[in-house]
Amino acid sequence: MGLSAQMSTRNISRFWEWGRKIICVGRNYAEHAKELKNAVPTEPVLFLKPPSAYVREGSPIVLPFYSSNLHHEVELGVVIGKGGAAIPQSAAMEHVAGYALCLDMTARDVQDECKSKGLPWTLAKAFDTSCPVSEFIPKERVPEPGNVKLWLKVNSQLRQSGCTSDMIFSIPYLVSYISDFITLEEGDLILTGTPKGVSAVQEQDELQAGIDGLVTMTFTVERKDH
Ligand SMILES: O=C([O-])CC(=O)C(=O)O
Ligand SMILES: [Mg+2]
Repeated sequence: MGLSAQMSTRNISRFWEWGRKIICVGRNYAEHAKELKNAVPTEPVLFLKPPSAYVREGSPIVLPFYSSNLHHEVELGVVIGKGGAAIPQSAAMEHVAGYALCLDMTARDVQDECKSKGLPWTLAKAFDTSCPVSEFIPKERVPEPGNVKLWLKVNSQLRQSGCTSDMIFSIPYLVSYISDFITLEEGDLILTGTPKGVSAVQEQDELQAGIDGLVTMTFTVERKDH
């Protein structure tokens, strides 16, 4: 492949192909923290998914063979367009290229066990297909990212409906906070946490999620022989 062809494939609108970090924020909506009986945090809770977690429409979400309680969590994803460390809140939005609708698929039974043993959440959160993503949404199309409505249906039944105005920590705050510990790079994705209404999905379920006026996406859940 020639250099120009290589460069043309490295387009931020296909950020999931870049192999960059997925940094997830947990418990960023008070009602969701409460539904799982967690304290409402005073500082962001962070964890990571690897880029192998990405899955795109047309491919299924695969049930982890070691879990019998896979949950959906619909979240707004923030795509980093300009890297940086120790980014002040006042400059944070200059580092954002756009957004994506994301699911933070979670093996809740595995997470509960990890929590009770004080172990990391990796197998609960970072398995293959644990991060379904929509198309890229350029930031110009989202004038108020702090006031965006997200929803998720399972087999046409509404399970989650929330608004980013209910986030405890705002997008500029999160970009700045994360960049104090982890250098942000172009193509990184920040998952900003889920509103209330998380629940279990089964084999053959159809998950449909959307951001009002911007994007919808559909995924099916499948089990693979292990
Ligand atoms: O597993 C959890 O509940 C933490 C999390 O990802 C979220 O709040 O979005
Ligand atoms: Mg989450």
